[in-house]
Amino acid sequence: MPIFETLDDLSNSAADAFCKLATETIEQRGVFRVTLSGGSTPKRLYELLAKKDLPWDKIEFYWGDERNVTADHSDSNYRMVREALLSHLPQESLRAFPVPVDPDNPAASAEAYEKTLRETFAGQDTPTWDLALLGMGDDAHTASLFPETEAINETDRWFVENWVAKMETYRYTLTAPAINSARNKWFLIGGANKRQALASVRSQASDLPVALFPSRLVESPEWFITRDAVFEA
Ligand SMILES: O=C1O[C@H](COP(=O)(O)O)[C@@H](O)[C@H](O)[C@H]1O
Repeated sequence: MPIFETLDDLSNSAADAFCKLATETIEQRGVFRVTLSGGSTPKRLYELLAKKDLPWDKIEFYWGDERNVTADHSDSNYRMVREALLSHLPQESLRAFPVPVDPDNPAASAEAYEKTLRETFAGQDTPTWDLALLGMGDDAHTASLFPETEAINETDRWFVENWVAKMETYRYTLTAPAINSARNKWFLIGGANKRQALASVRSQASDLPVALFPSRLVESPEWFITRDAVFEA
């Protein structure tokens, strides 16, 4: 488990690893399909990727989770990725597939995205992402699979709306089977506010409600972690 001094170090390492994996995958399969995480942690990675020379017309971007807001809203995960990365890439070759959020109709929004994913991975039981980028909240949620919500038990659907009672809002999220099918699953975790949840996940021996989460849901993850998320200063 690589541990980095700063989020910038973590992001640089993840950017280099992303370029290597994308280049190798495109050589082998002609396309690189990545599902993105939102929130604050991956923003620096996306900014660094924007400066890389990659065959962007062969890289497809999808969203692993989204908030129930329109694309111009400051909470939108799509907006964050667009500002950090997509707006800096050649627009004519962009292959980005954001969640089509209608805040008044979460069920239809999730179904529409599920349809997009089923068309992309036609004939497959699960979506074989080349890379699933993931984060973790201080309550140990990953994507928008929050502890004690319905979506964490979903086994048939790939992408669902998920009512998060403590936030009184819907979120949209890939389900556990649709994350586990990824060939590579990278968790990017930074900040002292994640320390307790990360310790719980790593020890798998805590009685915290977040114990074993997200390791209960995500098989064979690779971790990119900052020092302050592990050790006290
Ligand atoms: O709400 C979300 O939270 C997690 C963690 O975000 P961070 O701001 O603590 O980095 C993120 O992975 C997820 O995609 C996002 O929607």
